[in-house]
Amino acid sequence: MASLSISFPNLSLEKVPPWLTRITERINEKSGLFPSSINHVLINEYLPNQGIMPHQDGPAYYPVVAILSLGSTVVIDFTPHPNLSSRVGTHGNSVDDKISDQEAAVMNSCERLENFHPFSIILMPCSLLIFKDMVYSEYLHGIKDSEVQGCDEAVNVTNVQNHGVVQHSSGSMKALDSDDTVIFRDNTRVSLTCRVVTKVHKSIFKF
Ligand SMILES: O=C(O)CCC(=O)C(=O)O
Ligand SMILES: [Fe+2]
Repeated sequence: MASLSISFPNLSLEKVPPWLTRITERINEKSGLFPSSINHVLINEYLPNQGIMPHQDGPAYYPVVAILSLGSTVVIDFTPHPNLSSRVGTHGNSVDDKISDQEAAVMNSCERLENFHPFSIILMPCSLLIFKDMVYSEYLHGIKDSEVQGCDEAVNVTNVQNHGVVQHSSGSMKALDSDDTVIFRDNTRVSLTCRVVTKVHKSIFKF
């Protein structure tokens, strides 16, 4: 859980401040992935042993998220949504040999879903992560509450090796093998999570 969270706009109806709009406009222009201006920014501060539970950002937002990472390096984990995995492997149980169109559609989607694997990404200081579509709708994302995070499976582990952020664990750490590749979170991390709220209610309070 983050030690500090600030949301723009917030309940005091403070809009995204100009210094932040400069950042979000740049992200919007350079990525070309958002349907309109970024109108929601969440700033989270994490101490080295703090993370965020695996979750989905939900239907309130357009399914594209840009996370700007500042401060300590961190590993973010993506895991297929449990509902998705429970649908995998359900085919083949039918008593009836004949397969209805509906069952065939489910089987096809199951086979497709077997291709969904967990993965992790190392977020370097000043890096920008953008995820969207299937990763937004079919995966959970989270960060472990741990100062030392294993990153052997991170998709970009070889890219970041030259930057000196990954090390081998000494073996004295719980839940890690002696040869695991790890990052040490030695500092506070601040993230700016930028999204588009699709339905903006002009008036939150009705009198
Ligand atoms: O701080 C992060 O990197 C992730 C934040 C996040 O997932 C969220 O606020 O929904
Ligand atoms: Fe999130």
